[in-house]
Amino acid sequence: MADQRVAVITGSGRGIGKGIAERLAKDGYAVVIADLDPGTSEATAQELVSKGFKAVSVAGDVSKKADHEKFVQKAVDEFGRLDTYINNAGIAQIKLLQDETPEDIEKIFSINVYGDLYGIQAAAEQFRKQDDGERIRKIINASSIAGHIAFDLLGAYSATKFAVRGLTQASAKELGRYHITVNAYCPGIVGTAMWDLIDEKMVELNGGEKGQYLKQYAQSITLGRVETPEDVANYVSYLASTDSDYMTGQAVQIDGGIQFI
Ligand SMILES: NC(=O)c1ccc[n+]([C@@H]2O[C@H](COP(=O)([O-])OP(=O)(O)OC[C@H]3O[C@@H](n4cnc5c(N)ncnc54)[C@H](O)[C@@H]3O)[C@@H](O)[C@H]2O)c1
Repeated sequence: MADQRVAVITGSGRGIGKGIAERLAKDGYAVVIADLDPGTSEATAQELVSKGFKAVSVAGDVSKKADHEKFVQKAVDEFGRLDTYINNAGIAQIKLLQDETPEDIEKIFSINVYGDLYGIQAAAEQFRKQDDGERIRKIINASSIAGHIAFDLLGAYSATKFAVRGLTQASAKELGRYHITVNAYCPGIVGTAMWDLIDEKMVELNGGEKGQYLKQYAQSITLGRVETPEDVANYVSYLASTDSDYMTGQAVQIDGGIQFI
């Protein structure tokens, strides 16, 4: 069995996914930077390689089952195996539920929910092909604090993140016998392009000025500052390490103390 651990991280061209890729590379993982945007995924992979880490990029759309198979194949072709698959890619929509169109709903569920299911399927198939004995292999999904308590104006998004917790629990139960764990991380308010978009759309809907809503929501953070991708990555590093081998089916909030459940 190879000592080199290998991870695929979807949506890792920027934001939280990039933070996770950087951290796992520092932890000794070879990383596959998988993203819809070939420009950012290649730039992130190049940045990591220039720092002496093992990284490659692959472009694809998580809403397509075949693209997850491509991401897994890239890991196997480049690094020989797969240890950890991180379904990080996701999108937000800022709308009243009343205004959601069938196209909106189809799009957000295709990426945030079907995308995670296809990732679970592709990873589990590869894990079951590998002769890894009792070595624990890991699937890690991005849920959210909105996957525990729904947010207004983020109703469809919240529903997808609740669904991610459901997929995490059910797949953990089904895959445990194959020495595969499935857990989720639930970030709070992270200062990425996603929150820039949320803030911008809230200004359009409710009025006010740029940055106002991020500031307003940030007031609910006990630790008094907006979360960074590194804060999330510190926890995902644990989930991707052998230290979490006895944990499965969980969806922990890493949010600086916004919700206490
Ligand atoms: N930012 C937050 O406050 C926050 C909070 C809780 C949960 N999350 C979750 O964390 C994850 C990452 O969020 P982020 O803030 O880094 O977002 P982001 O928008 O900054 O980055 C998302 C990345 O995913 C990629 N992507 C989008 N659609 C894709 C698709 N169909 N196929 C492949 N890649 C695709 C984008 O190109 C981008 O690189 C998401 O699942 C999000 O829901 C974010």
